[in-house]
Amino acid sequence: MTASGQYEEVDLAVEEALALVKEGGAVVPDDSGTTGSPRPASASAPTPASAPAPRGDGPGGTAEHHAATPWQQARGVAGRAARRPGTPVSVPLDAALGLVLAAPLTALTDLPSFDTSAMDGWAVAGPGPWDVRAEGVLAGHDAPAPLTDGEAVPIATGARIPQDTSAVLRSEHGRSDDNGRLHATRKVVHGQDIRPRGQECRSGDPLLPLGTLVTPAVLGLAAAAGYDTVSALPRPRAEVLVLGDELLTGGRPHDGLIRDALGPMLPPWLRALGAEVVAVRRLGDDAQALRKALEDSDADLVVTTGGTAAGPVDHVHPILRGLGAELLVDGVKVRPGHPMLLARLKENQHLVGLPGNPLAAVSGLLTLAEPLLRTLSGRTAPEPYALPLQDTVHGHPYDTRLVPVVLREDRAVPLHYNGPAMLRSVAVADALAVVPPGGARPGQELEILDLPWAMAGIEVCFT
Ligand SMILES: Nc1nc2c(c(=O)[nH]1)N[C@H]1C(S)=C(S)[C@@H](COP(=O)(O)OP(=O)(O)OC[C@H]3O[C@@H](n4cnc5c(N)ncnc54)[C@H](O)[C@@H]3O)O[C@H]1N2
Ligand code: MOO
Repeated sequence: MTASGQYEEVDLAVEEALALVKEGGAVVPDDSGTTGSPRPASASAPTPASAPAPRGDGPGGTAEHHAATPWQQARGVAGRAARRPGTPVSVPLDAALGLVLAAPLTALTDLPSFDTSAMDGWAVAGPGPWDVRAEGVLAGHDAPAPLTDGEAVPIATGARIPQDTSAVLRSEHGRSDDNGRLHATRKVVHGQDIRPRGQECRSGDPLLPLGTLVTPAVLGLAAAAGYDTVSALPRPRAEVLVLGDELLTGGRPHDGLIRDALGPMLPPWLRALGAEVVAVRRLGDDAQALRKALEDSDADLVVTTGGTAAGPVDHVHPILRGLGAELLVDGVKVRPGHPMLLARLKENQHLVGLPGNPLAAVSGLLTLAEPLLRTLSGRTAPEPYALPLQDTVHGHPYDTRLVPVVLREDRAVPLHYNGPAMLRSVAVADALAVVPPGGARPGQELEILDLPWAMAGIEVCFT
């Protein structure tokens, strides 16, 4: 980093501190996504919002200035980075959850596919009282013999309606006299409690359009409509490369070593975002191992964690440069997570570099990986929505902040312990609130990003 770069970094810290003081908020280290405690206001002049952030080039690199991308713009770039989803494939229903339909779902049968009883009771023909047939009709059996006027037959919910039935009498609405004849205790309306064939759809009716996300309910509808497989877009393949010599995969932190929080967190989240996670590899801080892993990977998306900044073992930038990768986003004006990056490794292969701080990684996941995977998996963007904020949230002077919130009675309640290295808040959050530069006051409407764990980690077992 150059001397001038260092001065700009100092200015930014002053501006951040001043912004917090102006709002009457205390500067709490690691709880604001900013860089620390306030310095005297006389230390320097304000840095304009458009000033480029400095970045060293890593070990042995030359210093350069680069402009971080505004948060909304970064999401847009990520959404457009991948050119198209994969080629549609035929997928068995038990593997289709979370995929997107590549063809409309058209009914392969009438639903119901025969006239069926909606209730347990009797199928009756004509006005009562009725003589009752000895043998009843159960679901799953072939067509029963037709009824004649004045006749009834015991019937179960879901059983086929005998021909010439005029209504179904519920079991609680009929009584037998001493001669075994059936009487209705309620008025019987013609056709009552009969579900006619084709009531829900006729064979060939369109049920769901192309592009529908396969939810559990879609699986149920597809099965009911006669499907064993559906045509769907394949999951983009993602590989996770966890960087850092300091990471442990078990036990408690000790001797300067810490637990890897991202290895367990990212795969289910990526899956919830539509990806198939093909590998999670821990590479330490070995630059050559990173280079080889990137050269060898055939994943659609490589996600790295850590090593995005300019520390002595932050290898991501130099290795990307060495590989001739195209940096599409190099830093984002968002806190936490501002060193996040997006690169094109090959024509159809992208890399999202998530910062190592765990909440910063979540920020990068939702800012860059989510829009990229959305395009690759053919999903449509959720309708944006906003909610009023419950309490004041201090802002960064120039950057967007993403703050974990819980949603309570149509308000977003910001959570504490939201520093870049902390997961306590996001672990109980429903969503992230998008806080504009300068912060937000109670009642102010903020865009809300739902956290994508509706389907996280669901492994469907069919036995
Ligand atoms: N001189 C500057 N230093 C830093 C800046 C800056 O602007 N100038 N930005 C800071 C910010 S903000 C972030 S975020 C981090 C990003 O750093 P890296 O992406 O290079 O990540 P690391 O240095 O490897 O790690 C940062 C931090 O996170 C811990 N970590 C890493 N991986 C994991 C993991 N899998 N599970 C749990 N914790 C992890 C790591 O031990 C570090 O404490 O850079 C700042 N520095
Ligand atoms: O603000 Mo960093 O991106 O600590 O997380």
